[in-house]
Amino acid sequence: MHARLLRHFFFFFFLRQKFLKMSQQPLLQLLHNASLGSLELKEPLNFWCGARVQARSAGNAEPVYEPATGRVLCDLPPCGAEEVDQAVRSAHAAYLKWSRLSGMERGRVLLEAARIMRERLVDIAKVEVVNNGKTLTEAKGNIHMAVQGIEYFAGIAPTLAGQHIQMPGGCFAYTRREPLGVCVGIGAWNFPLVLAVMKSAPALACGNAMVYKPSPMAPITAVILAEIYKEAGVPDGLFNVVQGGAETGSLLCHHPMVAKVSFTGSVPTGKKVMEMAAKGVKQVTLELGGKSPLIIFKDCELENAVKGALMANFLTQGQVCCNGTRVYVQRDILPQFLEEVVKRTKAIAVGDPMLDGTRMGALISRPQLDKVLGFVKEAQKQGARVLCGGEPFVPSDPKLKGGYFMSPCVLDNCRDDMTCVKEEIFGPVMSVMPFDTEEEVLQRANNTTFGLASGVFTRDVARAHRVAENLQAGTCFINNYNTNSVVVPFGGYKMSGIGKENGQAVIEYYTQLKTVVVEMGDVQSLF
Ligand SMILES: NC(=O)c1ccc[n+]([C@@H]2O[C@H](COP(=O)([O-])OP(=O)(O)OC[C@H]3O[C@@H](n4cnc5c(N)ncnc54)[C@H](O)[C@@H]3O)[C@@H](O)[C@H]2O)c1
Ligand SMILES: CCCCC=O
Repeated sequence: MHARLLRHFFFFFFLRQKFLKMSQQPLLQLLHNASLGSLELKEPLNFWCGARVQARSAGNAEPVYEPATGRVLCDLPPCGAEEVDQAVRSAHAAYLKWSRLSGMERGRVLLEAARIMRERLVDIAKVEVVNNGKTLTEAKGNIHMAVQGIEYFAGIAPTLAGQHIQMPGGCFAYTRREPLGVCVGIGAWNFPLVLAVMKSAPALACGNAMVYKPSPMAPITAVILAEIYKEAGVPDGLFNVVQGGAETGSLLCHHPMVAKVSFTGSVPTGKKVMEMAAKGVKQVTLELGGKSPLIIFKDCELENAVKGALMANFLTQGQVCCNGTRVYVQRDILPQFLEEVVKRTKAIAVGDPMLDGTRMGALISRPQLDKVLGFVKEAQKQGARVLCGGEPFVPSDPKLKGGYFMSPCVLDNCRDDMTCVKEEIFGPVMSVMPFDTEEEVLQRANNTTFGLASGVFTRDVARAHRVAENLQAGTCFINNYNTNSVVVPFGGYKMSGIGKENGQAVIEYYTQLKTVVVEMGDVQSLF
């Protein structure tokens, strides 16, 4: 009897050890070699105090879908007030340690994180494909960009410095660039890992801690990032992930220990975030939507302009904030432009995003697909002509039959007052319009409440810079499009946002400047 009990004890002890080991395994190891139609997610996707944490209640859990198959990947319970508080407090404790390190020490840890991420680039990219639906080719590029972002800000960390300012009588002042404290990052679903890195890498480089809330539609890779930071040596709690939607986001924005909110998403949500942050006088960065103009003059290199228009509209199934979706083409070259752009759009290989040859994967969700197809229908009703695409697409592979695919669409006969030209569609739909003069097209291009990006194709150097100067947008691409880089500031004008991400400019948004004034003589008192 005694021996049997012992055997039982050892058996259960062994099982328990095995289970504990499993739950401590890095998420990426569990997802190693992720493939479409098979990935199962049982591990918790929250992360604070240096570990993955199960949400307290499974109530209100929302399904997370695999866009290429329509399969449910997992149910995601949102974090409530208690969990948000735990994550913020864990971030604050880590911030107190991390902010005391020198920039060089912080940079070294970030470089190690970049090294680890590069080593696992393909595996992470596959997870991004499973969760987002974009092609593996693009996802690999995205993860490469994330690696570069961490490297770039690792390099910036030791360079953070203040100023020495001379004052009368040998007195002087100096400024110190200090971190803000606990920063909240709230992300959209179109570039899940890139957005988490674009916010966390500069925040951490500047000595802050971060609580990040990914979009509930693409929640996985942020946790992988958290595990990489931990493995690289950041203190437990420095980078945390809380899952959930609007309610969880709003709890984060209202938390009294949060110093700043960096938000990426739509204009309506951005306004709400700004209002919530205002209540606590918290700083905000808002990276919002756009409806960017791309202006193609008749003196352009036509083949480049066509390729540029495709790059401006069809990456990530058209779900890119800075896309140049209002394509203005000078009337004289409109027929040649349309012929070439339609030929190349029809040739875009839509389908299995994991295959090397695929150039367009699945949209993020069924409602998003329906919304985009609805925009095409509405455009037709308003007089636009569909030159190609704009239809649901069903791949031949039975595994992908439930996926959210559509054929990329080019619309001709568009006018500035049409819905497809005024509103952000966030799908693979290009609206093309003719123009005659530079003055006219600038006026039309700027006639929008958005101001995220813009582009111009011309061989005339003076015109290119004149147009760039006169376009009311945070970025202007000359003779290319969507050539964003981590070393270049990015952010919107007008309702497309406040603040910058990437480049050195972002330092301004994750630090505060303290002025120290030093008297070298006696106090001259008036009293
Ligand atoms: N400018 C940029 O850098 C950039 C980059 C990517 C996407 N975007 C924009 O994002 C939009 C698409 O993303 P989306 O559909 O996820 O946007 P969204 O505004 O619906 O959601 C963005 C994030 O905000 C959260 N959220 C929703 N309601 C909230 C609330 N009340 N309080 C706090 N958080 C809340 C969501 O859960 C999500 O994490 C597009 O408009 C696109 O242009 C902008
Ligand atoms: C990667 C930069 C963000 C692009 C917008 O969707």
